[in-house]
Amino acid sequence: MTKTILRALAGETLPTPPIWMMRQAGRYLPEYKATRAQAGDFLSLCYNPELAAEVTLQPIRRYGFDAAILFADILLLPQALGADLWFVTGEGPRLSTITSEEDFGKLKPVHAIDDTLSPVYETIRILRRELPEETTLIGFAGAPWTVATYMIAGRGTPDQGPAHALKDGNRALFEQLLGKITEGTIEYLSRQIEAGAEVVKIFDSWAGSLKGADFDRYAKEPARIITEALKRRHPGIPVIAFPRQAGDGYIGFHAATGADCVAVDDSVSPDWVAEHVQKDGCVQGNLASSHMVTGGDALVTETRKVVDALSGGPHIFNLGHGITPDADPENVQLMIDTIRGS
Ligand SMILES: Cc1c2[nH]c(c1CCC(=O)O)Cc1[nH]c(c(CCC(=O)O)c1C)Cc1[nH]c(c(CCC(=O)O)c1C)Cc1[nH]c(c(C)c1CCC(=O)O)C2
Repeated sequence: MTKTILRALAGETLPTPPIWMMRQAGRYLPEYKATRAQAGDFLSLCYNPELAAEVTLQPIRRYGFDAAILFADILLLPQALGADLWFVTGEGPRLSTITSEEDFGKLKPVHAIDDTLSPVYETIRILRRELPEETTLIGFAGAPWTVATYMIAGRGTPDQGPAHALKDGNRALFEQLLGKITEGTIEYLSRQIEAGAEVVKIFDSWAGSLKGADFDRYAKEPARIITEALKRRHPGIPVIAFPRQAGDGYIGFHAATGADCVAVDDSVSPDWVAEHVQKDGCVQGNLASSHMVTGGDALVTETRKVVDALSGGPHIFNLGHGITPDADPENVQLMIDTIRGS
């Protein structure tokens, strides 16, 4: 097994951590903006296998990252389940909302998702042909809670208020919705693996707003169910879980879910991660993405801090969250040079 990401996911401590970045294909790159303009809009780009593969490859060509992440979005699954989805420029996603049994009843059955999502599987097949042989292809989906927050509110929300309101006001409906997303996610990720994804990542961007027993039931438990089902169907498939802003909730997340790697955001220090999370397995993270905007000595110092703190165990270098559109592409190169020592 030569691919560095797969070695780290198998628990190997490498002299230099493999590197990739969340949102590495994105608006900070002029070549991304050009291809997106060619596609017309963001969703047309996601559903155009040739162009989606092209933007996935752009950061690999420019930087030689150790992994490519499929270009798609976590909100394609709700769309495939029958939600209306559109993006408002400068504001973000909008969806039809689910707040009643009637709304829920209008969703399509889980097996219908491939009608919408087959172009995504085609993107993966193209990428497996075109990626350099040392580059690992990561597929992904949103975690059920995070996807539910968008399906319930119809948009991104600062505190996930509408989703908490449904959870507390009609727990049966909330759990039915979460169950359906969980089932859909298993099918969606299985298809991605069959098409050629070598690793899958589950993005729980809003896990941090689940507290106490809710965190166990709606962040840990769905991640465990998805991981177990995928590993049963696809023995050995590595899973990365990202319960963003989980804080103390990161402790024990490997064991509770069966994930091979826990990705951490930058609200926790790398020293804390080494002591409390990496002792259980591979970790991924966690340089603050703001350094990709500000650069300079601070970028170099903080990058070294992350590398050094996590050098005693399996580690995949990443940012704590996605790179932002105002990032300077040269700062990304500086980060990589700092890690690889060139
Ligand atoms: C919550 C969430 C979404 N999408 C995603 C998450 C979870 C991770 C996270 O917390 O960031 C995940 C995602 N979105 C995208 C990817 C592709 C792979 C990658 O490069 O990481 C991945 C893994 C492309 C994208 N998804 C989106 C863009 C920007 C679209 C554009 O080109 O205008 C990209 C490159 C749009 C998107 N998609 C979503 C939002 C809230 C937005 C608008 C915010 C924004 O504009 O940055 C939903």
